Amino acid sequence: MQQLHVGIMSGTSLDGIDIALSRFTDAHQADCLGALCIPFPHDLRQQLLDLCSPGSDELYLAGIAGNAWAHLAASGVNQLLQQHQVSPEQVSAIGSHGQTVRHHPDQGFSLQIGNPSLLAELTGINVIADFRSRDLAAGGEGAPLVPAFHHWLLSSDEHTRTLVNIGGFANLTVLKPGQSPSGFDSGPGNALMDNWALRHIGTPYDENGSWAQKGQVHDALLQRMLADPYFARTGPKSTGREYFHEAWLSVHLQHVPGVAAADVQATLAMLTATTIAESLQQAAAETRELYVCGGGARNAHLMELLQQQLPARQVASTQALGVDPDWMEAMAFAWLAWRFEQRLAGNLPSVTGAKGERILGALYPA
Ligand SMILES: Nc1ncnc2c1ncn2[C@@H]1O[C@H](COP(=O)(O)OP(=O)(O)OP(=O)(O)O)[C@@H](O)[C@H]1O
Ligand SMILES: CC(=O)N[C@H]1[C@@H]2OC[C@@H](O2)[C@@H](O)[C@@H]1O[C@H](C)C(=O)O
Repeated sequence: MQQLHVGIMSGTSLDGIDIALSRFTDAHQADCLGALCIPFPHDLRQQLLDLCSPGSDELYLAGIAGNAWAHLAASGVNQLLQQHQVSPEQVSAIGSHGQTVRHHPDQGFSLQIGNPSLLAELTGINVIADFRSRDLAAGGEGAPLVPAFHHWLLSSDEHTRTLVNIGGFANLTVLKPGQSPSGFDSGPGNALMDNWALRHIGTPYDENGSWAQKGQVHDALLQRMLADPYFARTGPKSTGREYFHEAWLSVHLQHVPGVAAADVQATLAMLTATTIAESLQQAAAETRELYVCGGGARNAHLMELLQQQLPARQVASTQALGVDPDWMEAMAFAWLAWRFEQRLAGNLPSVTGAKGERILGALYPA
């Protein structure tokens, strides 16, 4: 019988739930046999978004939203398995990230909701969940976790390879031959741009960055934002909506009044590109290639800005390495489930800053 793993990731963009049916081999191979994204219904997206910042009756709402998330994720898993004529018995485990609603590494916790017990009940498959807590308990950031999968799958003996995932936030992985990998969140990816686009042009994101492309980068605004101390910190570091949110942008805009909405969008796109490029220069000046995954790889304007900021490097999608940029993160959580089953570490202390390697996750048997 094939030992398959399903990975589920719903990231900080809150666009939907990514699900990947994957197979791993001891020869460091990973195949994605099928994948799909189930978009969040409007009301659930709003509930999850509300839970990302302080509000009233949060515990009750988190219970309700966590169950709704598990129902949606289970329907996606069942649909994916049917599409590929795979029975639940052929799937060894689901690695479910859940939905981050709070990330406070400074306080030693990161909270993902998504009722793993209900997911196990609805799919009839073992679920491994709560991947970040053990790394945090060992003094780590609990994020980013995907660099460990990048390291396992994509390390090269010959040259430095760098990857960036551009989701709601952006995280970098640096793989140097013979050295411990490094990786950290460089800062906002699409989250601030998405908020601004929804508010001003009424779309959930700026398709291909075409609105940003029409605007002019406002240098004073850009420099103000770049002066945020988060960007000067070196890794390990991780961030999220708790820090880079609409109010963060509003404070900067108050100091630079009268910037046209399209110019703000252009400046936010430049902020994402610049902070990724500067992080790369600082962590891996020698690298020739940057591979991009996550939804940001579909933003042609952002990709162009990245290439402009890194003229001596080749900027390409992770497709060039044989991994579909849309499914990298979901595959990483399938891989983390596989690691858990083998009682192998899922974290990289050189990335998260944890005291040591740890087995990540907890099992919710079918
Ligand atoms: N055609 C496109 N043009 C521009 N942006 C796009 C396009 N397609 C997707 N995106 C961006 O990608 C985002 C979704 O990316 P992704 O699914 O990688 O994020 P995520 O997994 O939720 O986030 P994270 O990795 O931070 O947890 C969308 O919110 C949007 O900003
Ligand atoms: C706390 C949390 O959910 N963080 C996400 C987020 O989205 C991108 C970046 O910020 C990364 O740190 C992380 O996700 C990926 C899957 C990770 O852990 O590697």
